[in-house]
Amino acid sequence: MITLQDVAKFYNEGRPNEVRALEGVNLALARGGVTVLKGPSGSGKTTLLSVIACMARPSAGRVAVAGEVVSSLPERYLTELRRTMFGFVFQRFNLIRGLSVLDNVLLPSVPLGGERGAVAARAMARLGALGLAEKAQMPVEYLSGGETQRAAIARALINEAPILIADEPTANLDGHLTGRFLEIVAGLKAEGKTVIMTSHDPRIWGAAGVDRVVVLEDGRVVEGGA
Ligand SMILES: Nc1ncnc2c1ncn2[C@@H]1O[C@H](COP(=O)(O)OP(=O)(O)OP(=O)(O)O)[C@@H](O)[C@H]1O
Repeated sequence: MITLQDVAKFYNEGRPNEVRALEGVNLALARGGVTVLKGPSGSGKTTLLSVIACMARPSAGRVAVAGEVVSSLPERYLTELRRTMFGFVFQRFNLIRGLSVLDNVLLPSVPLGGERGAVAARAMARLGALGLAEKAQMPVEYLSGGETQRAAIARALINEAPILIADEPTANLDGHLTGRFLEIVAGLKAEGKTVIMTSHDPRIWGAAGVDRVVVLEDGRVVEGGA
């Protein structure tokens, strides 16, 4: 469902401070799989995740999502594609303080419109499945770390995007909550979602539900490539 052909990403291209963050990356990620991007700090994991999720344009090469070549699409199409195809869970979760859990979950659905009652019902169903139904009206700043993460996952899923993107999703979680996160990922996989995440966490690399570990070094895929 996602293919990368000879993808490169350079920052500050042609300047003395040029960084070759990705080079010669070939990958084909199947629909419904759980993939982890692993590698030393600075190896290009976040950059690769951004290119896959159409948040960063490759400097060279071709990226296709669900059969559509996205690497050359104009920005206005990419914005739409990001909203409909991808849900994002960031390391710091990026929830908006002062807003309730439910309002945070609903935020990404606003630009897509849709009947508000139906969207709210979907949000509540997802919060319920993640054990957060009773916290729906609570301001997010009162949530615990694990609850915050689950709220971020509910928000990432509100538009029913088929692909969940997560950057170091367990970096701020203890062992128990990491286990809980892996159960949630297994549930998403059973729903047919594709999950792509970066992780430094050995508990994630070896987890039962993880189908593939792609190892990066100096911007190149050295293991688990196409
Ligand atoms: N916006 C940017 N401008 C210039 N260089 C950048 C930018 N973003 C990333 N880089 C550089 O690109 C390289 C790859 O960075 P990236 O964040 O993708 O690595 P990473 O493997 O995710 O690292 P970490 O595990 O530390 O998060 C690094 O050398 C980094 O300094």
